[in-house]
Amino acid sequence: MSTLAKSANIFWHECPVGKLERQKLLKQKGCVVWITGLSGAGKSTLACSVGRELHNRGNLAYILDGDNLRHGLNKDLGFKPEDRAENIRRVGEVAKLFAEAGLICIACLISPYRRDRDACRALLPDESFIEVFLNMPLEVCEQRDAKGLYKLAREGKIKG
Ligand SMILES: Nc1ncnc2c1ncn2[C@@H]1O[C@H](COP(=O)(O)OS(=O)(=O)O)[C@@H](OP(=O)(O)O)[C@H]1O
Ligand SMILES: Nc1ncnc2c1ncn2[C@@H]1O[C@H](COP(=O)(O)OP(=O)(O)O)[C@@H](O)[C@H]1O
Repeated sequence: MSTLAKSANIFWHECPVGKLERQKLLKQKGCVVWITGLSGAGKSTLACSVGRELHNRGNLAYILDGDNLRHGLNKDLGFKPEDRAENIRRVGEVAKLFAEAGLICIACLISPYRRDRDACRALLPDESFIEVFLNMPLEVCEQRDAKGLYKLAREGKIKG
């Protein structure tokens, strides 16, 4: 899928309330915490724990979970490398919007390719993108196999 811009004659419209004012209102700085790791590594679990803790502390956070987004925004995408790249590109753009809105955005996606994650990081100031690699061994993830995906993959029933 091409990510080249196809629109011409478009202009940026600056709005009167900016990021700094929103940060002041919310008493926090918007940022993106990007959790990457294998299926079953514990990304969603970690995102939910951190999200709950932030909420309890009075911080506004929102989770962008790869699994959930594939029910809507990304329902047209599969798991070929180019589909994963587009999936991650879209989520990176949404995460950037959330961060600019002043939220602590926790994105949890497999996001296996460094270049795709780097492209998301490049959308934000350096200190506003925090990447967390949930380094769980494949054997542990496969043993958990909470969704039965590893079994299906071993049987050749799913690809990618
Ligand atoms: N190859 C393949 N076939 C079928 N299903 C798969 C496949 N790969 C991933 N999944 C499931 O999709 C969930 C979301 O994946 P992601 O969007 O995070 O993947 S990616 O970032 O685009 O690589 C992912 O969620 P998690 O298990 O929470 O990681 C899986 O449930
Ligand atoms: N720290 C942990 N220790 C043991 N099991 C865990 C841990 N974190 C998650 N799990 C379990 O592993 C499975 C996969 O977790 P999940 O958060 O859905 O992973 P992912 O989002 O990376 O696919 C779930 O059954 C979950 O309860």
